[in-house]
Amino acid sequence: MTQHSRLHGLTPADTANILVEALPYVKGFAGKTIVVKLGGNAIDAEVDKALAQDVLLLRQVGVRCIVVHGGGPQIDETLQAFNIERKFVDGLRVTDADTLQAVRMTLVGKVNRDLVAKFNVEAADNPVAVGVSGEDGGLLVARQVKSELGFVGEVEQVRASVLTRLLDEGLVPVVSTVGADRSGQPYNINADAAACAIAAAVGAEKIVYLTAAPGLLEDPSDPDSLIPRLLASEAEDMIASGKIGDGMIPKLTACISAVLEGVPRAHILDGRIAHSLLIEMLTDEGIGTMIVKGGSHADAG
Ligand SMILES: Nc1ncnc2c1ncn2[C@@H]1O[C@H](COP(=O)(O)OP(=O)(O)O)[C@@H](O)[C@H]1O
Ligand SMILES: CC(=O)N[C@@H](CCC(=O)OP(=O)(O)O)C(=O)O
Repeated sequence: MTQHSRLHGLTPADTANILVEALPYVKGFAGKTIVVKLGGNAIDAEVDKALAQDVLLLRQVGVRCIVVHGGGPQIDETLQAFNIERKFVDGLRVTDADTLQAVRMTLVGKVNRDLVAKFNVEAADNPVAVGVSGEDGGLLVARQVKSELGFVGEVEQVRASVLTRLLDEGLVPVVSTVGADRSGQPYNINADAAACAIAAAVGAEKIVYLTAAPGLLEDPSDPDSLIPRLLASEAEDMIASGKIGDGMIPKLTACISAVLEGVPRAHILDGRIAHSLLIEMLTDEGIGTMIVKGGSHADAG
């Protein structure tokens, strides 16, 4: 049985057990910050609810959680509705002025709102999730990547205090990754890269990418070819080998940057599995793929 199938089909009792079992493990993260990036392909009503429960449990034991979300497929739907052509180069969406408006409308106006609403339903009478766009409080200062991509930005600066002030108040920031340059021009920033920049800027203990794959696969067509642990240098070699396809390139690149910029561990987990965040944190062997900066694989555990 694969790791993936073994974890499917959790009953409410399983969920309760996971939450209880997780407590002693996650207490070790009290006072520390973790960044969780939810990919657009992993967004789904049932797993969003489980993610909200996980994040709220972590918050309750003092873990400072920042959620960063994507929304690639959701942007595609908006573009289709407006008859705007969709084009990607190296995993990045070519973003003209009309596409930029569709991106902003979808990420900030829809995906972010829906997630905040779901988190706050789970939080019941203590609704702690707060939506933040990269434009709010000047959180993500962006600059153009290259003119051929149009309004695609990279992060020039993260104003981390926008997030740390919210965390200090016990709130859970839910970030959409539209930033702006100093003239106020908005930019579409890849959510994997933005999450990495945020994790480095806030000094996160961990960054966790929740996506629609079991983790990093040696062979993208074989779900049993999961690579459990990887050094940043090995991840660089994998990208250079050309084995990594589509959306996984920005994700793996972001994991490498995060660990090189001081985040101790980066994880790629299956966001389609309910509670994968807590399951990773409560098992010694972990699930998905963990990327660390260096040393030996034995150190990486
Ligand atoms: N080596 C690989 N291992 C795992 N997934 C891969 C690999 N190469 C390509 N992929 C594809 O990349 C996808 C993740 O990219 P994407 O869908 O853009 O993620 P997200 O929406 O989470 O940002 C996976 O679902 C998978 O189809
Ligand atoms: C520049 C760029 O490509 N931006 C992404 C932003 C959303 C994103 O990254 O969403 P996922 O995490 O679901 O892939 C886009 O337009 O699709």
